[in-house]
Amino acid sequence: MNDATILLRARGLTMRFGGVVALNELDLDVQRGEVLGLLGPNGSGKTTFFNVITGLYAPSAGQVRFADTDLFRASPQQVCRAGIARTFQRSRLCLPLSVFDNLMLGCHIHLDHGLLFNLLRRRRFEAELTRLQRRARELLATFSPALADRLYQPVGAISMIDRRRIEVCRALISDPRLLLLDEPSAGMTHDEADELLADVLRVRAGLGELAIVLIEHEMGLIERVTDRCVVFNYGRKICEGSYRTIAADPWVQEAYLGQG
Ligand SMILES: Nc1ncnc2c1ncn2[C@@H]1O[C@H](COP(=O)(O)OP(=O)(O)OP(=O)(O)O)[C@@H](O)[C@H]1O
Repeated sequence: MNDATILLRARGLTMRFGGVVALNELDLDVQRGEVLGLLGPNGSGKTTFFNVITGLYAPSAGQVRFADTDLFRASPQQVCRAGIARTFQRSRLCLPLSVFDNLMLGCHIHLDHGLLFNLLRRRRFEAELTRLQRRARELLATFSPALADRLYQPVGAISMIDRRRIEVCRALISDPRLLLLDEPSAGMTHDEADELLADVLRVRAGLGELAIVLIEHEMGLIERVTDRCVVFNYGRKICEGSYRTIAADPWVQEAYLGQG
């Protein structure tokens, strides 16, 4: 892989929880602008990889480089500032808050919260608020125009599928260069999952070089949307390549495709 095209580079990444080695000297690259599928059985370390990259867990050893920034043991704030955003397997929305407030949580790190700014620079504050409201509506409308009309309703009143869309929008509103999606289709029908991923790819087309790492168990979805795949087992990478390459792997055939 050409060094200039690599956005995220993990080397020897290891995460131990007591005696459990969740990531075991993992080497993994994400290229600029690619959609990378991350597969592996339950407990193979996929979510731990996301948690380590986004600063929720401090890795035991290894290196993590994102573009020109060293992100080894970086804080979640540093990771977000560097341009990485994510969604979670279980919904992390704040249900009593409005859709708009939840989206703002996704970019609060880029906002000026200074009391003086907010009190004294009213014009700039209002201009910034208007810009963010427009951006929030725009993003939501890409997924569902009806959802964009519910910008000021509490998330608790919104359907589960729309909550998933809001979570993806909350990650996208910070204009990341890398988006980590942890099983975005969980709890959805095949058609809903297809639609959600198609919407994500449509938004991505307007965002230049956004790379996506997608944890997903549904092989059809992986085949349709990924450029490349990596398969984990016991915290190690056991194969990688195009969907066709990994689908030809005997282990993947047995574990995922019911063959072998
Ligand atoms: N906070 C934690 N404390 C202790 N062990 C953990 C913690 N987080 C993950 N693990 C362990 O690390 C291993 C990898 O878990 P992880 O959640 O990353 O797997 P996964 O591939 O994402 O699985 P799934 O598909 O079920 O989400 C598992 O053995 C899990 O029990």
